[in-house]
Amino acid sequence: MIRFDNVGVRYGLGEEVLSDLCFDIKPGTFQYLTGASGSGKTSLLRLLFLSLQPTRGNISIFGKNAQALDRTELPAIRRRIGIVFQDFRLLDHMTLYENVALPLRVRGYEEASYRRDVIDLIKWVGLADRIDAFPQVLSGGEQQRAAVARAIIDQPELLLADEPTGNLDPALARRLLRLFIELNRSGTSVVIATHDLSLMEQHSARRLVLESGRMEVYD
Ligand SMILES: Nc1ncnc2c1ncn2[C@@H]1O[C@H](COP(=O)(O)OP(=O)(O)OP(=O)(O)O)[C@@H](O)[C@H]1O
Repeated sequence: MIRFDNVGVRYGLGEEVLSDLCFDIKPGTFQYLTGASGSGKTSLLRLLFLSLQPTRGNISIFGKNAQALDRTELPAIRRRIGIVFQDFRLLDHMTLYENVALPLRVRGYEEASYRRDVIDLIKWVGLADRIDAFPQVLSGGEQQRAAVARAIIDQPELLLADEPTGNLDPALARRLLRLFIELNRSGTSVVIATHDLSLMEQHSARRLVLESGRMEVYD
């Protein structure tokens, strides 16, 4: 599904922040992306979401060469990927319900066909009483759960999540982890960037570990 061959990234004229990355992500797999702060996890997620171009090497994603993609092809590829950004990126002028439903609306589905699913997922992430609230009045943890719900509502083929449990207490973190595991069981490949050792201990999975810009893979 995704293949990195000798991928390197530098910002501007600086040193490479990622070097010689060679790994793949197979359909239906679950992996953690881990490493110290500044080791390049967010940069790697940006490569996977095609919002950052490598400075060398090749990335193949859903069978296409990422560097050769036409701008017009990007939206269709991104629709196959759900992403939870570290800063959530909810849309301020939309309610929680509207934010979570957005990927389905963009696809042109009728609201009647998804309303129940959106409400059920919002309940599952524990935000039923905030369903009509706007993002500005939500706490960091509530925004994080809303961002997770939006990323998974459309059952993407690939889910990328940047520290998705960073603002949550342990019980909520466990609940979200269960959600990611269920999503994975239904076929989505999951990549969770995290520092959270206790999260990784709860569900053992492949680890992609970044250190000094290089990756070690522990299957
Ligand atoms: N837009 C940018 N311009 C210049 N340097 C950048 C940029 N984004 C990231 N970097 C640098 O690249 C390196 C990797 O950063 P990145 O955010 O990918 O790491 P991270 O592992 O996600 O960190 P954290 O866990 O703290 O979020 C850091 O040295 C950072 O300063």
